[in-house]
Amino acid sequence: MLNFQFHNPTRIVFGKDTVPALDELIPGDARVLILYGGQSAERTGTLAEVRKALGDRAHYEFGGIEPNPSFETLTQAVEQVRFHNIDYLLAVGGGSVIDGTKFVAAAAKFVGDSWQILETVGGAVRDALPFGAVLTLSATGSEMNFNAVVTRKATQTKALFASPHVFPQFSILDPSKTFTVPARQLANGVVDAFTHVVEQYLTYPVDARVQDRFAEGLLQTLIEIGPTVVSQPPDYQSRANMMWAATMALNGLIGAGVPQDWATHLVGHELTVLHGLDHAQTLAILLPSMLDARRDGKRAKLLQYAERVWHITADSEDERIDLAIEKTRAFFEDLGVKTRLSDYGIQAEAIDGLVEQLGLHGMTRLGERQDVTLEVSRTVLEASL
Ligand SMILES: NC(=O)c1ccc[n+]([C@@H]2O[C@H](COP(=O)([O-])OP(=O)(O)OC[C@H]3O[C@@H](n4cnc5c(N)ncnc54)[C@H](O)[C@@H]3O)[C@@H](O)[C@H]2O)c1
Repeated sequence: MLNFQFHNPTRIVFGKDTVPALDELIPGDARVLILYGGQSAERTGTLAEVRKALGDRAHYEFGGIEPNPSFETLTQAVEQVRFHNIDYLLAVGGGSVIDGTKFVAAAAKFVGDSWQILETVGGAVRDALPFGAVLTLSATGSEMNFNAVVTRKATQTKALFASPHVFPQFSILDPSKTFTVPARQLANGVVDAFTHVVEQYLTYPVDARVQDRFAEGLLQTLIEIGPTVVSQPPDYQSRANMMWAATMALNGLIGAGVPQDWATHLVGHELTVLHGLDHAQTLAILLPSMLDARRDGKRAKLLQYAERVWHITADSEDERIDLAIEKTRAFFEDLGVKTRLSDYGIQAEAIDGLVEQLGLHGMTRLGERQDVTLEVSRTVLEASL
């Protein structure tokens, strides 16, 4: 096992009808800015519940944080924070709103051009406003981690930052809040959480048995509940398991002391900025080809994945790996998430532009061994057509 430190200060308040707990979680004298996305938080009544729970606290609202939150929109939120002298933020939404709130929390305390937060991958963050979250969609794990992804529309850059200053102080996880999530986003959530686990698990062995078995448990849970999560009518228990699995998939626990990959995510970001695909759609397209193209470096873990997650034990090593990758692709397809670039109208001519963007963004040595060069990314994209 590799050396590690593990620290996660986010309080999780999990279960039905937990929004009123905001009253105990947020200081009584706080000046609160509620941040949310489109109209779903209003339409579903969640915002009304939040307003009620805040009681007499001075509170303001900032709506319109888009999926894949933009630097441009978030900068307007920072202005609101300064204008109203806000000292506490509350994100109500999915990963995009929570990531956006992390940026606003850091940018509000930042001196200078706040894009440096992204340019330094969070290294320049010295302080941030405190914030909490009411999660309405299970997928990213943002509710219990210190990562955020922000898009600068002007330069078509989707960039990540991480800083211990932007852990949420608390997150309210009420699985029934996901009952209104459309099927496409539910399926996206399963694919996103699944891929988060794979990025931390499917690298090379370091004899990290606890992390491996936690990861395998999460993958098996997602395979088991995925079809029920996307079906109607909503089922509370499968949504509860989904919510906790997605949170555990990226809260630092399974990634402590193990090598991590993330090439699928980083190549996927270019697909989102250039072609507008949902984050999880990019993962469903790239993950199977990424595993296939890198089967030699990942061989031992691919065989472990085949055996322990998909129960594949017969035939040659390469046949077992082929079948495990095939089952991964079929799992995504069965959830309704297409796994080929051509399914989204993206053809071979687009690949040069994608590889060029990767180069521009410095994505030239990715993966757990830093051996995913631009040539490897090109091979993966070509195999994903
Ligand atoms: N911070 C991290 O660790 C991390 C990890 C992975 C991905 N991300 C980022 O998170 C973003 C994606 O977040 P996401 O997958 O949670 O989706 P999202 O937050 O973008 O939401 C997707 C859509 O679902 C809608 N929605 C949310 N809750 C709803 C509800 N209860 N009912 C009806 N509609 C609802 C939103 O309005 C939006 O239109 C991407 O930008 C991605 O890059 C962050």
